[in-house]
Amino acid sequence: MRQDDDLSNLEVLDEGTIVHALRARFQHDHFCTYIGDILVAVNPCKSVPIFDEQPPHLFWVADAAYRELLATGRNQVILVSGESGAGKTESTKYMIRHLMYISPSDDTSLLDKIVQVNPLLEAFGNAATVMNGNSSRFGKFIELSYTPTGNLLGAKIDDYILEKSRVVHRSRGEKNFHVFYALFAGMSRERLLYYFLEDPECHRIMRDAEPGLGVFRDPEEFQYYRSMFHNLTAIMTDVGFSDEHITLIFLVLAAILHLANIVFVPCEETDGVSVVDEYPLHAVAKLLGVEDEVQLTEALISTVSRIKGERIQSWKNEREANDGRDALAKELYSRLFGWIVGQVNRNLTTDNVHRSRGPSIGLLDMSGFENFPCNGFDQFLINVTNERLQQYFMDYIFPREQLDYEREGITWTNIEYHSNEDVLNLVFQLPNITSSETNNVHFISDGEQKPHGILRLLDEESHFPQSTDASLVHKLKTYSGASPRFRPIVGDNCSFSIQHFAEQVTYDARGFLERNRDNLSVDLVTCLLHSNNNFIRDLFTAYRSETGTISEYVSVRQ
Ligand SMILES: Nc1ncnc2c1ncn2[C@@H]1O[C@H](COP(=O)(O)OP(=O)(O)OP(=O)(O)O)[C@@H](O)[C@H]1O
Repeated sequence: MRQDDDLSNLEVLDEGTIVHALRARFQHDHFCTYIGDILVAVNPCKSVPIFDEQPPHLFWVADAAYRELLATGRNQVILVSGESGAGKTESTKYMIRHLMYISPSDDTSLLDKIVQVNPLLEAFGNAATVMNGNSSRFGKFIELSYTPTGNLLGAKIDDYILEKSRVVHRSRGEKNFHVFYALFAGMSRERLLYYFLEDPECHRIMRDAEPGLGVFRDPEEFQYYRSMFHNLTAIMTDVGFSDEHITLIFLVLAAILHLANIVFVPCEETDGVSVVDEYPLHAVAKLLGVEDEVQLTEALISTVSRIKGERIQSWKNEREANDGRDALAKELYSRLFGWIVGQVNRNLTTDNVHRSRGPSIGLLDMSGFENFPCNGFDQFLINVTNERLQQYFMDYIFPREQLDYEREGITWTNIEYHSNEDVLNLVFQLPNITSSETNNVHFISDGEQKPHGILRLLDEESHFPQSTDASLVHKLKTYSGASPRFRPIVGDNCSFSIQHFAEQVTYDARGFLERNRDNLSVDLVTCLLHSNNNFIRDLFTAYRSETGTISEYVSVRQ
């Protein structure tokens, strides 16, 4: 190994020196570099002969994890972190391949199965963003299970924070999840008509946020999605999805496309709203197996409650009806995604995993830190998650390094590092509320129980029907303004910024309350629970893990 393969050999280890050294190595096609235990992999953005490369190497990380598992019998975790487009998912795939290659297993098809499910999950969980044409819009934790003696038994995937808002809304220059484009590019006209679909341009969630741009940017993009569709259907069959399941998956996607096309206009008669064009409504009812279309319409435009046994119907305004419709579209998509992950896991796991299970190796591929021209609720959640990972990283790495120095009798000076605890306090808990300005701020509880941290404040504000995104920001300013990590934006009462460990990010709070409430109306869910389609009913009654994966059904069928 060369001296510059490991940057911990450098005399000075600051940001400038590290960047300089990495750039110099990159220019000589050395894409991987160690910093002690950590491997820094710079995206080569071109095909490189990865299997010939000498260390430092991604395979070394995988090797080290496996060796440690054998030696200690303890669970190992590889954390893959970096900003969007850095190459996390590709690196994770390389490491999984290598782990499969070096671990003995009775199931020789497991490697094929794991490699095979990637394009399937990517079709439903990835999308083209301004940063990356194939950006993962969900976090993945892939766990490889071993016997106590190191034989590979199976794998399991957990998905985290799927960016379901993308189904109904996205920023300029970004696309919806791949599968919607694949569907239109690859399906025959007859099959599209079976789902009441024709032209992708007719669908709100397919049209580009940039006016004037077509759904497919050019014939090449169309071809890309066309082959994705054929590949996707072949994989679904290979991993054991029945023809009926495949039809049902596309049926849910078609229902989402039609649902998002339902338009509401003010209705003088009720002072609420009514549905303009009934065609998408008919299509949704038919596809989702809702026989009582009147009930579905009422659930979309009104809320029914019972007070002292009396049925009270209140009419939604346009914003509430739009939010309710979109909440259902997002829920359908996230439940479908959870179901697919569950099915994939079934295919990757054998009964042996439960019987002779020993330690495991987990690979966490989380969306990296994001700072776009416009940052919304999703960026906020992703960045907060990255703050947590950063905290873990610092809590783990620095004390460990210092312990190693002590053990080896090396004299060392205390390593000074910037803790991100104050950002985490700002988000999760703000111990001392110093601001005296509490006017116009709503609280559920008074006195001792003041809300703490942005997440708590957000939850509190979400409970008040009169609250707005501006009143949320006002509340944040009042209660978080004392934190040096929080900055209000002068002249914009709907934005705020946070000084994260990576950099300062300005968040546009428009949509925060709606996203946090994620108000899926009980009346709409009731319609689906009465669907004549078992699959739809099961999607809404199945047990979902905390991350959203549907691993087993609790059937409603008698
Ligand atoms: N080792 C590699 N060799 C060649 N190309 C690569 C490699 N790693 C990444 N790339 C290229 O960079 C693109 C982005 O990589 P990848 O999708 O892994 O990034 P990411 O960090 O997972 O991004 P996101 O957080 O947006 O999902 C890939 O689609 C691929 O074109």
